[in-house]
Amino acid sequence: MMVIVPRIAAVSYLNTIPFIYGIGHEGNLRAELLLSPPAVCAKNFAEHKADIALVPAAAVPSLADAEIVTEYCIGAAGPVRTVVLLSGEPIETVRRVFLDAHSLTSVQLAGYLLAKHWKVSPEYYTMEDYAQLDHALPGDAFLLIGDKVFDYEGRFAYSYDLAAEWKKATRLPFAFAVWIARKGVDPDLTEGLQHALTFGIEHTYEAVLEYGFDRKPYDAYGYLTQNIDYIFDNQKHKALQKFWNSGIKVSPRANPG
Ligand SMILES: C=C(O[C@@H]1C=C(C(=O)O)C=C[C@H]1O)C(=O)O
Repeated sequence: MMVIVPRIAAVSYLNTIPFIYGIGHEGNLRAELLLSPPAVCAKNFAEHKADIALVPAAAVPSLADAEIVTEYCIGAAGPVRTVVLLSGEPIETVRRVFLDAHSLTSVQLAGYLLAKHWKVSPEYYTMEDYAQLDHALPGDAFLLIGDKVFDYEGRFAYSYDLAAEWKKATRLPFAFAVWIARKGVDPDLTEGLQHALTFGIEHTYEAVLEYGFDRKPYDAYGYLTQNIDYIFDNQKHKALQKFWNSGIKVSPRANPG
């Protein structure tokens, strides 16, 4: 008998380790995992390399054959710590913003907050090479996401946490990434995923140990349990509706170098 192994795409950041742990340890779900930065997860789903994926929330409206599944997400109800705008000066005086090429959601969230909350209209550029952060000119700011943010904490005079700023602006929590499945996927599979994710979140500490994050200079367990909020509740759904409906679309230019 031929067994079809489902392929699941997920983000390769510290904040997904409870999910990865659950998928690896919860008995029933045998799946092949494709781990990559967020923007590549959306691409893997769009190109049919996976039928289930954890994708940036900003990509969901453009994925026609996708539906949101499971009660989980990568979200935050206060400061998220790993999605920040860094600058040597206050954000109101920024003229160029360099955007982490790994991100889809945070790029649009930065665009939303700069336009609506801070009411500035800087020029936007993509940032593929993080060496750019060492060559800031006056008026420059950088959007950085994921674990690498820990290495830059305290290195810029100004750091704006985008989940905290979104909350200030809207009174709502936020969801950066959500689980989607291609319409028509076997419901046993999405149910199995839901169980695996629950198991993983209940074993966050074991996940930290298994993947060696207890040996990092930062408190990985504190970050996963206090900054990240995995529950995709009504408030986060409402936040995404507002975010999707805002009509703001940042199209960064190539980096001028
Ligand atoms: C909170 C985070 O959210 C990530 C940010 C994303 C984006 O900007 O497109 C996508 C997935 C999330 O995993 C993070 O990883 O730091």
